[in-house]
Amino acid sequence: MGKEDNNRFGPVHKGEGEPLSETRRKTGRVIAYRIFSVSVSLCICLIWFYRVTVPVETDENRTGLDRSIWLVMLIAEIWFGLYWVVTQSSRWNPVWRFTFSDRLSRRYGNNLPRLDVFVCTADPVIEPPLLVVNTVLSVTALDYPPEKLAVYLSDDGGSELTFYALTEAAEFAKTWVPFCKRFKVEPTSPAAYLSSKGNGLFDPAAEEVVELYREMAARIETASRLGRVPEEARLKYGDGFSQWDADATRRNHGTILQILVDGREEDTIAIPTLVYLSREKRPQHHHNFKAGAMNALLRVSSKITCGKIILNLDCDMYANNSNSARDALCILLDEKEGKEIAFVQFPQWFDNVTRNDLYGSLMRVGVNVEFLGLDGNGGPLYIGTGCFHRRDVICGRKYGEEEEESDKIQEMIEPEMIKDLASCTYEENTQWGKEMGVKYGCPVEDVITGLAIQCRGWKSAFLNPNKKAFLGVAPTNLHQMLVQQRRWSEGDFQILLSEYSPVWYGRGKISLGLILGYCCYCLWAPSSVPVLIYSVLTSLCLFKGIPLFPKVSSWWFIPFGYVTVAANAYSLAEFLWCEGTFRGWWNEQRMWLYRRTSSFLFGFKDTIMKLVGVSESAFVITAKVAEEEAAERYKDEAMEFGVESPMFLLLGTLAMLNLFCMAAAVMRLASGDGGDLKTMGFQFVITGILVVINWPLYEGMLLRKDKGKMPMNVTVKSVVLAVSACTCLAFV
Ligand SMILES: O=c1ccn([C@@H]2O[C@H](COP(=O)(O)OP(=O)(O)O[C@H]3O[C@H](CO)[C@@H](O)[C@H](O)[C@H]3O)[C@@H](O)[C@H]2O)c(=O)[nH]1
Ligand SMILES: [Mn+2]
Repeated sequence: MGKEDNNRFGPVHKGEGEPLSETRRKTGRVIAYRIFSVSVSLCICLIWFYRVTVPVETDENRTGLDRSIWLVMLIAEIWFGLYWVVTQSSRWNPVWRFTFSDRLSRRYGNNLPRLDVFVCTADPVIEPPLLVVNTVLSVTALDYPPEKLAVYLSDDGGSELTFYALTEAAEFAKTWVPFCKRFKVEPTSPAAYLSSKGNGLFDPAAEEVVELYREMAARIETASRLGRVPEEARLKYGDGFSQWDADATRRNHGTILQILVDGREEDTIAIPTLVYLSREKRPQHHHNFKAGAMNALLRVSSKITCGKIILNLDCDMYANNSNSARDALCILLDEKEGKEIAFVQFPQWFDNVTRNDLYGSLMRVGVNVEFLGLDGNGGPLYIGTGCFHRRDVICGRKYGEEEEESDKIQEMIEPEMIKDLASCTYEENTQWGKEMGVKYGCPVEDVITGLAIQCRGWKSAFLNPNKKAFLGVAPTNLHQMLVQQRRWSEGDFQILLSEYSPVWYGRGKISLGLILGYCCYCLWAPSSVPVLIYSVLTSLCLFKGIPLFPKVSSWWFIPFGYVTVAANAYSLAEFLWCEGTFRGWWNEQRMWLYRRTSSFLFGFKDTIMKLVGVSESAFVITAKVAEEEAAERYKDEAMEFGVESPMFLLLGTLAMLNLFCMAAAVMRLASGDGGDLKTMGFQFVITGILVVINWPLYEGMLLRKDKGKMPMNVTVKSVVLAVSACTCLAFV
């Protein structure tokens, strides 16, 4: 390592005035949107006005019950209106960022800052070791000087199988990394590279590498299946394996730290440093889930390679674009704006999503619209994976404070001494998890950490290159999706109520637009209540023959009609711009409803329970593999139920309730009461749409025979509940 190398990274060729990155705005489009947005806002006000003044036409025979129902509708409509205003913040001022990594290469050559990549895994069963090492291998082959790159795998599963897989990967990397560089292989995850090639022909060099990969994959999979590490590996990597005590379990074991490839040993190496870490776990110490793992990694890596830049990846997010690190540096090293940017977030994108994205996993609009808007207001949220941080900022440095000078490799410290940094007790009486590192105590540790960074004066940036930087595994069944969304909605709502609330804590520290931007997500959980009430009331009142909306022939119908049609037409257009399909949009509308009436409602309940001290929040890890038949159904875009869950019971009951109400109203129509259509036309439309959108649920409850159908138990309970609700109501 030469002396200059130890200096802070600085341009090799100075004086080229061209910026490394650029932000652009599209003024015309934004103005058109603002006009549209104002028109919708006006109609929302008209709707409120209608509710408050209660036009005479429907006022004749009102009972006390009718009046209270109208009051509830008014409250819900006020909520929807205000929430709509909040969401406008993310569409008011979008920016697009572009990077010029060729300029970066010209200016800096290989004189780039050290980059430490943190990959987190937590369970060798639902996060199979082969998947994890593919992610690791994909980043080792990033287009980055190997002597400046280090990959750390944090294993909260404390699994010998995962460690074994990593030792195999360390061997294979010696072939894989040079191969990728020589042939400019993309994507650099061997599994993804193989499947992108299909059965196509490779040249002989590729054949050989692929064969090696297949052999390695087979060994790892066999070991995982048998739950046993091969003896040869145990002997060869005795240093590592001997760190597992005989009685070690995943919740109870000492720190295991093994440097498998050590970039400090030689001046130039062909492959990046590779480190395995499983922090100490003891039953009496809370481990703080992923946040705890990240902080242990921050400390341990600071004594090994101490990269100035940190990339955080979940174990399923492989690098799909080997230029991403350089793209991120174009932002962070940009002479003009780079200094104020703390982190660069890439979108969470997935490679296992089917054409019409049945569960709305991609959040197309979130990625292609809302995050650009957040960026325009000060920067996107930190969403936990695919994010490049500055080490000293995530460790607590405020904006404006002196940056630490060193980007040099650490003096050699014995691994035994470093291990202490990952012990359970290390953080006692320190600021870790509070003012330092990733914050503890929140199910979305990433979002609250990003918010705190922005409140210390930093901005962040969102980069979404055409060639997606990282690709992960999206949940492949409804239950997993709902559980994940429940955790997110709970976490975001907790942030709103916490001392770091964007509203109270953020005021004056971040822009109003960004406060509102955070609120869009923080209000997910409470927004479940008005959606639930509104949809249930509309159907039940249709059942009872109580009109809730103006007659279709009345002038007052215009604002209702306009808001409904305009908002949906716009949302469809937005979805299609984001390269979605019509059915994809329809699926997303369904998920919009399901997330609100199950995940968010439970997230709301969980938060309240936690507030009153009844329960603790947990982190339910999302499975990354599906059983074979289920995987087939996922490919066919058939909605997967299969398990008994209170969330399904709720969805099932609501769906049945809608169906019964609709059926009763249609029967009344058929028996000659045509007046209903005039007074309750809009209610017919809303309930009708709810019924149509629930089709996969009815199918799953009543028609399907496969294993993915709704469990009988849930179906029966839902029907009973819905029938009893209707019966009670009929007699009120
Ligand atoms: O105790 C734990 C629990 C989880 N993880 C890791 O955290 C990552 C995310 O977990 P996952 O189950 O995949 O959750 P997702 O909902 O997909 O994750 C998103 O949301 C989380 C917050 O809810 C963030 O932490 C993630 O980065 C973000 O990708 C995975 O790599 C896990 O291995 C740990 O390291 N330790
Ligand atoms: Mn995940």
